[in-house]
Amino acid sequence: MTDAVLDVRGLTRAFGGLTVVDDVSFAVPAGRALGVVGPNGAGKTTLLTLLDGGLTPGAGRVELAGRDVTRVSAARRCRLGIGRTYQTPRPFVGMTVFENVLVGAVHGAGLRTSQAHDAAGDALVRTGLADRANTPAGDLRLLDRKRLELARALACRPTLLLLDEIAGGLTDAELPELIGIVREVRDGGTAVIWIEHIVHALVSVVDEMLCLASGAVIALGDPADVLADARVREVYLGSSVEGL
Ligand SMILES: Nc1ncnc2c1ncn2[C@@H]1O[C@H](COP(=O)(O)OP(=O)(O)OP(=O)(O)O)[C@@H](O)[C@H]1O
Repeated sequence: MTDAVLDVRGLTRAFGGLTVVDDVSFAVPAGRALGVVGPNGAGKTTLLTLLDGGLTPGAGRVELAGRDVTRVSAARRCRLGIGRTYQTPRPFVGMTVFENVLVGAVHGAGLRTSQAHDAAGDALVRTGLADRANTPAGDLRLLDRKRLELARALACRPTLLLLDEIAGGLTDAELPELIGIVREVRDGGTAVIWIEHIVHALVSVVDEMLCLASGAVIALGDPADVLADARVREVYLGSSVEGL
């Protein structure tokens, strides 16, 4: 047991004969952000899904604030403080922004009505969406859809926030706004794990970086050191990763 918000030891998962997450270990303390990089198919999203409880590992252990949650369901992990955004946000397009976030607070975090309203309102303010609260989610432009995805996760009042390519598709002009929100969440004491292909966005926020290749950790530590690592550069050869 450690004082980390998240402590992962030896996490392993195979699909059929293919091991897609292979003996992965790391820890993230409160108020720190870990960036996760790696080529397509490296196992990044699968790793996140092992952390949020959507998948169970074949081996290894996941501890949240010192508690073993390896076999705990996704719904329960959400109530214990794990919030997540998805690569492809699927908001309820016919519902307003506020209603979408409220659903996260009620069904995700299991908050009662008045608490859920407070949490949803707070999440909209933190993500800069308060003035769009009554807009149908289907009318939002991409940056606001990303904000909504973050707000939905924040309404669960997470101690651990998992971000799956939240910056994908944004313009260079839009990125700083999203980065600023993530930085404030981290500075507010939440542990953050952020998978992102736009490496310069990651580097501006994260305290540590982890590179996965074929499911295994090939580098972990200071972001500049990880990006300079010969093995990391080798797995990215020929790919078009922004900022590497
Ligand atoms: N449910 C599944 N069943 C079988 N194979 C799967 C399943 N989910 C993922 N995989 C395989 O596991 C490997 C890792 O996939 P994963 O989506 O975790 O990679 P990734 O690093 O997130 O990739 P990307 O950067 O393209 O999103 C891939 O080979 C993928 O095809």
